[in-house]
Parts: sequence; structure tokens; C-alpha cells
Amino acid sequence: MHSLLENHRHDLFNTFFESRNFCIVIVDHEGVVSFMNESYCEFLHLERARIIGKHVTDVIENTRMHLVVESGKEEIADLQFIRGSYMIANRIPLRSEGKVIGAIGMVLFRDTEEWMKMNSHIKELLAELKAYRSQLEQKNGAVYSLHHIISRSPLVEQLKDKVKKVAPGDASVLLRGESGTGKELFAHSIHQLSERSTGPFVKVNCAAIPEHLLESELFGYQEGAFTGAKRGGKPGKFQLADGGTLFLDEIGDMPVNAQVKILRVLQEGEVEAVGAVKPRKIDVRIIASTHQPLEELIAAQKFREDLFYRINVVQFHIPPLRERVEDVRLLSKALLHKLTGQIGKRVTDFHEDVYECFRQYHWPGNVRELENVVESSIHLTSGEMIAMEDLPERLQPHSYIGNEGFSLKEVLERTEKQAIERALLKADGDKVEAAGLLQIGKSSLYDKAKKYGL
Ligand SMILES: Nc1ncnc2c1ncn2[C@@H]1O[C@H](COP(=O)(O)OP(=O)(O)OP(=O)(O)O)[C@@H](O)[C@H]1O
Repeated sequence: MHSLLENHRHDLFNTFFESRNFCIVIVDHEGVVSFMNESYCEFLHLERARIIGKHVTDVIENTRMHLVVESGKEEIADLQFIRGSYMIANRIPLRSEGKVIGAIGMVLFRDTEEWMKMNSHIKELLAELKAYRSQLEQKNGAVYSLHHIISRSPLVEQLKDKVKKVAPGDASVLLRGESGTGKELFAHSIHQLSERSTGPFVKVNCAAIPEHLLESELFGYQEGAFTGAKRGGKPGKFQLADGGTLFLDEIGDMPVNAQVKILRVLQEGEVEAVGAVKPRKIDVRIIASTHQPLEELIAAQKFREDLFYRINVVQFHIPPLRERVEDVRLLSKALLHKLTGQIGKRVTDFHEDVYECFRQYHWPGNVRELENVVESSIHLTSGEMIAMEDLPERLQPHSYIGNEGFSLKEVLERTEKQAIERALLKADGDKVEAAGLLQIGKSSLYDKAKKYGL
């Protein structure tokens, strides 16, 4: 072997490096590509002559070669997302006289039949893992904790401190704030930090369940309770949350009839399933959330005052994003990082004018809207930095105002369209509510929305 290497070193290296079965890349100490074999070039649909001398991050999607050079640590069998699929990559630092002088990377199994088999095998494993994870989440239900609530604003930091104080007790909590401010994250965190954290966390979206199903969803039913009832009956959300926390999301949207029933359960500590002969004791902590002005609903007799006092033992008001602009930069970065990981596209930051635009914008849909904007910009950008042109129309500066070539009619129409878009977003698409916000008639809003294709 020794003499084989000695005598045929060049041919051996050539055979290995140009093997059609491996994709090989070599970078120097600065992460610049020094070599890429034909097989890898073909796989990436790139011409070899155009690659050599470029930084590896400009050539390979989601590469970590430059990081391996920096850290000097090898990475074996790492999953890497390239060209719409997961590949397995090995990255090994190259040393000379103790110093890292570069790194060699090999993609194992690209698009060959063998890889496809391997790929589906891994996909199957990932699917299995996902299934186990969701089983676990269904059992516990709360996946977020305080460290998932990203902020630097004193307002939110104070709320996080308050979570630590109230979580251990059993007091009911009412989370208030506009849609998309993070109320659900707070609900999860309170459960996670409570003594019930090993018990279930069950969420009920009060706005999403049709009124006639609400009772059986909340309290369950016995076998034979009505035609179409499942054999063995079905436990309700209260029973499922026994020993844990029940999160009543959007409680302000709950019909008054159901409010009365919930109040009874909370007062008596027992639930009666539909068709059951006797009630069953339950032990749940209630966390409720709403973006509705409950006091106004009480005055209009749409919300029970006695239920309000029951659930409103400790109240949290989560401020809208526009009232904590100091969070915008941090949140945008964190969301970019999270979403690029999920999407599998290399986008590293935002241009400074984008940050400024984010600071100025009023975010009617709060953090959820920011998340959507970041996600769509990642898809739309063709560079590694998100630029103003990658942002949706509603965030674009009003370039048409005072711009030659736009008649007054056009300016007015564009402004009107933008105002309606924003109101609809704020009202979660509810046209009646949007009309109220704009102080125009319902039919006028319908006509205008139709005119502008909204
Ligand atoms: N401080 C935060 N840090 C990180 N992500 C956040 C933060 N606040 C909200 N989010 C994210 O924004 C989205 C909306 O949050 P969440 O569902 O908790 O809001 P919500 O107030 O419960 O909304 P709704 O009232 O519409 O149900 C989620 O994807 C959540 O992960």
C-alpha cells in the first residue's frame, strides 16, 4: 500500500477526487473555494471555472464550510438542505503544521437512487420523530416557555417577571392584548412554570367552535347521548385538562349560553358530560385570553360579569408591537433566523432602511404580521440581505404621493386602498369590523373592497 501511494499518488488522488459517486469541495482558510469536483458542479448546475475563487457561501446553499475553517471542528453526517432536499454532508478541517489551512467537504448521497432510498428512509424517520413529538405535545400541550418570548422592552420584561410570580399559584389569569401580540406564548409559559407543568395544557379556541358543538367539546358526552354519538362517548376539554391548565382562547367570542355553563363548572369544580348521570370532579386552572373590550361587552350584555370576575383574578396586558419599537429589531432578527432554518434559504440580515421601515410601521397584526412579512420577504429576496423591494406593498413608502405622473385621483385611490387593507388586517378580515374602524357604512366597504380586489 505504501508503495502504491508513493508510486501512484497523483492517479489515486485524481480517481478519488473525481469519483462520480462523491461531491467534493475544498476551501482555503478564508472559506474561498479552491476545488470542486465535476460531480458537485453538475449537481449544483454550476460551471467549475466560475466557482473557483468565490466565497463558498456564494456557491453552496446553507453551507457551513467557512464555519468549519473558523472552528477547526469536523462535522460528520450533518443534514444539509440543498436544492429542495436534505443531503448528508461531512466537513473536515485540513491542517498543516498544526494550523487550519482549509477544509474539505463531501456530500454523501446526492440524487442517486441509493440516496433517494436513504432520503425516504430519513424522511420516514423525521416523520416518525414529528409524530412522537406531537403526541408528547398533545399530552402536555404547552410547547413554549419564557425564553421563547423575545423582547428587550421593559414593558414585556416586566410581564415576564410577573409570569414567574403568578405561575406557581392556581389563580386564574386573563391575558389581554391585540391579536398577534403573543398571548398564547404567555399562556404556555405560565403553565410551564406552574406546579401543573407535568399535567396537560389544553387549548380551546372559543371563537372557532360552532355554538351547537361547544357544549360537547367542552364537557364531553356519554355513549348514546345523542344520535351519532361515538361508542364509548368522548371526553370534553375540561376532562382532558384535569390536573393541568385549560386555555380558553378568545373567550370574548364565546356565546353567552356557554359562558353560563363554564361559570357553573368553575364555581362547582365539577363537569357533567352530555347524557351523564352524575357530574365528575375536575381540577383545572383557567387561563383565558381575549382581544375584545370585555367591559364594553358586559355593558352590552354580551359577556357575563360574574364570569369576568372569575377569570380576571390576575390580568396581563400585552402591549401592541408599535408601543414597544425597541423589540422590533430583535424580533425581526430572531424570526429571520427561525424562518430561514425552516425554509432552507440563506438570508442573513435586513438592510438598515428595512429596519427603519419596520420601526415606523404600525403593525396592526403585531408579531404575527411581522412574522408573515419576514417569511414572505425571505421567499421573495434574491440576495442574502432583505431589501425594501422585498417587502409587501403596504410597507412601501408612499412613492406615489407628490410623484409626477400620478393624478390626484390615483393618489386618493391608492391611499384609500391602503387604508382599507390595513383596517381589514386589523379586523382579521372581518368586513363589518373594518367598516366600523374606518367609520364608513358596511355596504360602502363591500363596494370598495370589491373595487380594489381585497
Ligand atoms: N415576543 C415574542 N417572541 C417571539 N415570537 C413571538 C412573540 N410574540 C408573538 N410571537 C409569535 O407571533 C405569533 C402570534 O403569537 P400568539 O399566537 O401567541 O398571539 P396571540 O396574541 O395569542 O394572537 P391571537 O389573539 O390572534 O390568538 C406566534 O407565531 C408567536 O410565536
